[in-house]
Amino acid sequence: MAAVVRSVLRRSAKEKAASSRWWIRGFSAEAAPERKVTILGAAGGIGQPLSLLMKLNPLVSSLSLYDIAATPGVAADVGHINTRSENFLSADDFGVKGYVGEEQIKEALEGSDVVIIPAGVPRKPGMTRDDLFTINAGIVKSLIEAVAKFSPKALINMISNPVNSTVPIAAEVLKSNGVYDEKRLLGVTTLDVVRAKTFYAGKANANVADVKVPVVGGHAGITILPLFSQANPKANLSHDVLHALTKRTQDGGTEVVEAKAGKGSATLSMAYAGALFADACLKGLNGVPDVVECAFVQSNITELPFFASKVRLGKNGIEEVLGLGDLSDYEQQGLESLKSELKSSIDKGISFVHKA
Ligand SMILES: NC(=O)c1ccc[n+]([C@@H]2O[C@H](COP(=O)([O-])OP(=O)(O)OC[C@H]3O[C@@H](n4cnc5c(N)ncnc54)[C@H](O)[C@@H]3O)[C@@H](O)[C@H]2O)c1
Ligand SMILES: O=C(O)C[C@H](O)C(=O)O
Repeated sequence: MAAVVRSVLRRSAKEKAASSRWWIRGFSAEAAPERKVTILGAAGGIGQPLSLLMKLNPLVSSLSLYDIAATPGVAADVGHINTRSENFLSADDFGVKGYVGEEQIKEALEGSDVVIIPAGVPRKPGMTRDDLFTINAGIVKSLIEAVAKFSPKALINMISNPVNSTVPIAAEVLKSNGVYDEKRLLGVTTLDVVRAKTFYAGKANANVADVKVPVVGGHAGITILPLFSQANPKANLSHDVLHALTKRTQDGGTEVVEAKAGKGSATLSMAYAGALFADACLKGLNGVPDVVECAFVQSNITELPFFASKVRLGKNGIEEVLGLGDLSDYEQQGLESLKSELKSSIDKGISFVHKA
């Protein structure tokens, strides 16, 4: 058993190094700057595997795990893993510390370079992401108030749904606190990209590790717009196949919610996607060149104030929001159709902060 685990770890490390996506390019972990990553909602379905994956990332020197319950256990568990952060902290916390409840959020957040937020309720079958707004909007608002006070310079990776509204909520709360920097607020849409790559690789008969597919728009239903016309490697797929791939990417979250039958939504694939995205943010902060990922950010590439597209990440967060490139007629139609839904989700987030 141990030999199998070792061989899986060896293989995945090789693959990661080969694709340059995970481990840092250009310098070793020992030479990497100290970086504190904080996870708000760390004891949840996403939070726990995400905590594990961030503990495995050599770019992380200190991992802060915050939730309203259960984080001491998660921190004690993850803290015994002998990866990098042990080198940088005391013999008591091994680089990982759990914080519970509002009275500990200050300490949890102070000095954070990246704050990842998967706090909030997940969907059950029959619900839309917007149905989560009533509960999650308030959770996100209060957590961002704390970020604004205690780690205003951190890069925020927003996972909590509905992302199309929680990112605008976060922006308004940061503005009200006088600390908004649009370069530092990013809605995590990486799972849409992960799905688009996986589904495309199956149809295009391509090695999934080599596939690239941008996904733009937002993170709910038709607002998720995969641009298969820009996929690499190229494949000659029929309109029907491209339509089916688009639908499957848009409905990927619902596919998992239904399969889990009341036990939540995507957690493991989301933890993977969240870890990839946070790794890209850390690489950008550390000055690694040409780190480009899709994310839902403040944008002027369409008439909408927030939009997901490729962004270049750097030492200050978002260095550049990249344009959409050439779209097929089908994608152009998809773009026009998503705008009104995305606009109303954005507006709903903004007005929530000003009404509250
Ligand atoms: N962006 C994406 O692609 C994506 C993908 C999957 C899930 N999600 C969203 O992520 C969120 C979390 O999903 P999950 O499956 O981990 O849910 P979960 O219920 O398993 O975990 C949520 C965690 O948040 C914690 N929490 C609640 N209120 C909190 C607060 N005020 N402060 C700190 N922590 C708090 C809970 O205690 C719990 O541990 C959901 O909103 C879900 O829809 C987003
Ligand atoms: O679908 C959900 O509710 C969770 C998440 O947004 C996903 O895409 O899996």
